[in-house]
Amino acid sequence: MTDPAVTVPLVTVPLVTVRGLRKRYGRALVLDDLDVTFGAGVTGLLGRNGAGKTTLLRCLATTLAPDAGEIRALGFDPATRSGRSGVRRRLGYLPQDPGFYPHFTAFETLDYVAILKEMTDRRERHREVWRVLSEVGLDDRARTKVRKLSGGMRQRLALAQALLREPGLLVLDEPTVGLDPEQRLRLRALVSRLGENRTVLLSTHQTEDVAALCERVLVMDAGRILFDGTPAGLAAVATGRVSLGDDRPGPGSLFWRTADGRYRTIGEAPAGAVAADPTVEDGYLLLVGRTEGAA
Ligand SMILES: Nc1ncnc2c1ncn2[C@@H]1O[C@H](COP(=O)(O)OP(=O)(O)OP(=O)(O)O)[C@@H](O)[C@H]1O
Repeated sequence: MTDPAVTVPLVTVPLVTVRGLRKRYGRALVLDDLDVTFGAGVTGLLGRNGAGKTTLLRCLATTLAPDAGEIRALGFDPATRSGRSGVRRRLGYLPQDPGFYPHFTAFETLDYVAILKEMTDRRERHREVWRVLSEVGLDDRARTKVRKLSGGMRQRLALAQALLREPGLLVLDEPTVGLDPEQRLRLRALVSRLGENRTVLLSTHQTEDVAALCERVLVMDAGRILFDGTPAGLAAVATGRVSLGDDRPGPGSLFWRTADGRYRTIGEAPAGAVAADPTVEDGYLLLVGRTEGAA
């Protein structure tokens, strides 16, 4: 049988297509007729708490069934049993709460997931477990029990399990949470390399990670997509609306005192302030309307 994940040309064809995706929890509409496609590359999902990012990622990772709409991922339809299996075989998923067994070692944890991912050849499987341990810099903790790992190490273990079997689709829910600066940098390098020839979707609250890593960024709000473009395009939303000044701005605008003692304001510039270069974070804050009364 032909494997769609292998035969689809990576750059030109959307690898993941979402049409009219809708999800409710009780009365709350969490995904509101979402339409989006993803090709190869790294896409970042930004949005305030409760915007629907995890819900969208869970639908793509086949752990949650939408109420309406269609998904095609790597040529498979997760609404069908065989389609779900097809996606799961090619998916690397880092959920927000991976729920590891505390008494397993790091190695045993990955070996267990690799067995679930149908790696039946023991020698090949162990080689793959060592490979992903090394990718996330945990080789020296292979024999440490999960309960004895630090929070950041557990997060790296969670990432390692998502990397098993070189998935064609990587879905990472807040992958940089708890990582120290060195590990965050390492994750950026790893994820950007993976994104060269596969689809990587990651949700985050770290706008610097989006600016550094993602070629595309989606901003979600109340189950809809508010923005779809490049990080530079998102920063450009704030062009002319970020300023630096010596005087403390009045109430009602978002500002903070910078290291050099000046005031950086997002929104209407106070008198005497000069324009500053906007960042992805500025654009995001303006877009989701979080620039008033916060200071
Ligand atoms: N299992 C559930 N049952 C009921 N409501 C839920 C459930 N899971 C999520 N929700 C609600 O759905 C909405 C979207 O949640 P979701 O986790 O997708 O947001 P998010 O954008 O990932 O937020 P965060 O940045 O906090 O992780 C929230 O209002 C949340 O309370």
